[in-house]
Amino acid sequence: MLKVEHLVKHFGGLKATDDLSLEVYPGELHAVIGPNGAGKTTLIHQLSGEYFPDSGRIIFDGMDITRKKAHSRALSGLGRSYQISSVFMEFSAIQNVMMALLAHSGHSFRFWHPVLKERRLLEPAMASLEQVGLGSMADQTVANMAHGQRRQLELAMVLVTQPKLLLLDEPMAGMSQLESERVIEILASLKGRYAILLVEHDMDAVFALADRISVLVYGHAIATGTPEEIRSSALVREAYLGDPEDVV
Ligand SMILES: Nc1ncnc2c1ncn2[C@@H]1O[C@H](COP(=O)(O)OP(=O)(O)OP(=O)(O)O)[C@@H](O)[C@H]1O
Repeated sequence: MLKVEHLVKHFGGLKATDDLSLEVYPGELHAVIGPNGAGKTTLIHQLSGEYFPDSGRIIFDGMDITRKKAHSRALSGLGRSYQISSVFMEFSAIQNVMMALLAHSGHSFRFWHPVLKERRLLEPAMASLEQVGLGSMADQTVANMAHGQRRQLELAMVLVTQPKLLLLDEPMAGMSQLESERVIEILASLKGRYAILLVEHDMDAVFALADRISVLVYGHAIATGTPEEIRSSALVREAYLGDPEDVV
């Protein structure tokens, strides 16, 4: 579903992505881990089209998207959730999901008809909210929702666009233990139905969910393997030394 080949990205003299290659298979949950500053977010930015790499290629679903703009990548099925909250606080949960779908699908709706009553928007929006466990919160104003619920909502806003690949950048950031457990359950329920590339610091989540894990160090993937392979890799342990909190 996704093939990253020899990606390189510099910021001035710093090589944030250094000859990085990895693949995400259809239906696979592939986690990317690594110490702070390893280049995980820079990778996500290049995959979603916010940054262009200096060299290398990104192949998505058989297409070379290396030079494609972010919007065109989203239209071809690359769905991204953001670390920074991107919801409209004064609207309800379902209105936010409907707007995400409206933005994705263009303007094929009759302008004199109240757009947020369109069944073509309402039904898929409700289905996406249910997928992330927010069915009962559909009419709740986002301002009144907890942080964890807003992050679940962001996920629904990506799912409603029916992506082929989900790019998730720290979906558990800032969550309580209980909220993280809820998101782990949701991601487990999505597993297999979507290809997912997950960047996450929560190692319990990563090891519980991932089919395969790539370990990034200084912008380079030093190892890719199953959770068991990564757990027992001497190379990975060595890379994490000096940051014992993160030893897997
Ligand atoms: N826009 C930028 N301009 C200059 N340097 C940048 C920029 N974005 C990232 N960097 C640098 O590139 C390196 C990789 O950063 P990046 O944020 O991708 O790492 P990360 O693995 O996501 O880190 P974290 O786990 O802390 O989120 C870091 O040294 C960072 O300071």
